[in-house]
Amino acid sequence: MPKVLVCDSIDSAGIEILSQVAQVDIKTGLPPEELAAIVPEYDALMIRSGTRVTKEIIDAGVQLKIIGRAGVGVDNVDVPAATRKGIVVVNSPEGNTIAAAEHALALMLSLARHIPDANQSVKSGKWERKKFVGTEVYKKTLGVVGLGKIGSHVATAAKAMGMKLIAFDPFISAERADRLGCRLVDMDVLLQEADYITLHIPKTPETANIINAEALAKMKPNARIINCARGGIIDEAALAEALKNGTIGGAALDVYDSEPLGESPLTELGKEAILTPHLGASTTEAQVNVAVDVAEQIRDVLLGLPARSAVNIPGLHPDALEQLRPYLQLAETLGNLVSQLVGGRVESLNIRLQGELANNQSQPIVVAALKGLLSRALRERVNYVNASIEAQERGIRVVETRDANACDYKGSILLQAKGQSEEHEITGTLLGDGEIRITNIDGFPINVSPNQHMLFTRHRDMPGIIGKIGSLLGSFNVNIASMQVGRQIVRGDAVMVLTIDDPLPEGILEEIVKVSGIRKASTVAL
Ligand SMILES: NC(=O)c1ccc[n+]([C@@H]2O[C@H](COP(=O)([O-])OP(=O)(O)OC[C@H]3O[C@@H](n4cnc5c(N)ncnc54)[C@H](O)[C@@H]3O)[C@@H](O)[C@H]2O)c1
Ligand SMILES: O=C(O)CC[C@@H](O)C(=O)O
Repeated sequence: MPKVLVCDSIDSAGIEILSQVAQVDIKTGLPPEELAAIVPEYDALMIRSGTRVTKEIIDAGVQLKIIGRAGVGVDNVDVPAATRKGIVVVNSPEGNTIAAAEHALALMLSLARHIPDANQSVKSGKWERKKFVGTEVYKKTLGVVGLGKIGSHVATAAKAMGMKLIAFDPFISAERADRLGCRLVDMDVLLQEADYITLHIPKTPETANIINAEALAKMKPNARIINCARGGIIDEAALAEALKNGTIGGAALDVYDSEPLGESPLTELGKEAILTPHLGASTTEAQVNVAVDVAEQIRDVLLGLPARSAVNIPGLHPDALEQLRPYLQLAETLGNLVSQLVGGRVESLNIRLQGELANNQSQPIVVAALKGLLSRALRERVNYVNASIEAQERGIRVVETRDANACDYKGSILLQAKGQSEEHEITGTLLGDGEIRITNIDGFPINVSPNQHMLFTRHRDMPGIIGKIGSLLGSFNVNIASMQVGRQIVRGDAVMVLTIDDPLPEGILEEIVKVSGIRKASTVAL
């Protein structure tokens, strides 16, 4: 049974899913050296924001197949190091969207109405109504930095509260901003015009310290800023200074450069600063969502299935993935078969998506075909994560083509592989029940269900040849499960595919090629 290590507190709904397929050990709050010491035993890690999965941990995790982040941000995982090792990294891109958006809104209203300090004051026996006079957010301008999933939800709710919306996000269209009732502006305009600024961007080299002393100086003196995204996108020292000297009116933070926050000039501030301990995703609903979402993906990967939200392999919407899943298996099988037909190193691979597949997202199918192609050489070392990198490093030229008019089947995949001395092509499709069929080999129509052990021949279409091969196999005690012949013209060339119950015994292939009329014979195993 595979083993999963859960390193942070995860909702029990996720643990139940994992327990169906794996031994689950829950060890939270492990120091890095202890995690590195036990990680070699595990096939999967499941984490939240509390655990850093560094290159050292990944290198030590010799059995790791998947790292699941129950949340959005994967900045606590060394994703490039995981990719190199063929480890899938998955997250839950939508499970805590609403929770994080609502926390940002709660912080904005808390700033406007001084809720935390007023609460503290009443609890200490005071009744300070004048001290906590607030301001309305109605008709104020909210500047949303990052109009993705969370930023959009915040914008929609703020619009309903009567706020004016401006947004900075260089990667979204003005039409999308328009639909949300936001005016897209550049960052300087947003800093100058907004009464409230809310940050909903990832931490990247471009966004690190995007709110620094210079940016704070451009804001209105009574403006307030909310960061419910990531620590490190606001320069904390500059912010503390700006709050102390009245450069801006207030700030509410949920995330910090270093967590837990510990000693910081921010903790010494008064009611102009509201601090929460990374609670954006901490709702019952969000924790169930992310735990189930990520546990299901870990389960799928441990069962050999693709993950729906892998950050280091082509992402697909779950519905699209469900529809494509059988075709991924088809592409992988064809890749494996064609590499065996070619024999040696494949120099180029042409992948043609035909029929209804021509209108589909091709990248996952290409990756699946490459995984199959490389699996003879790299075995289990190649997977959906590293197949493209491995193919690139081996200098395999990959070309994708599409033919929506190929209508023999609803959807089919043709692979053409060229090696140093051989070139082969193979086409396959799926039957109604999802069963794989090889429908063409090197231009010869055929109808074969791939089997663990197969014999392929190219021969002259002439009387007696099939009988001779059958007798030869019989004399070596090889049981034939099925036989298919494909030809283009009578008495021209033909291909034959035999599925057999066991691997071919040694020496028989040499005997087969001696049969008159046989041009080539090869064994293929899946
Ligand atoms: N506090 C929490 O507990 C909590 C919970 C969930 C998510 N988050 C964080 O919230 C952030 C947003 O999450 P999301 O799900 O909305 O992500 P998302 O990918 O849907 O949206 C991010 C948006 O930021 C934009 N963006 C990227 N770089 C930018 C830049 N340089 N300038 C302006 N815009 C830029 C993108 O175009 C995108 O629209 C992430 O950092 C995530 O980790 C925090
Ligand atoms: O694990 C958490 O609670 C925080 C999650 C949040 O920061 C995220 O990026 O999804």
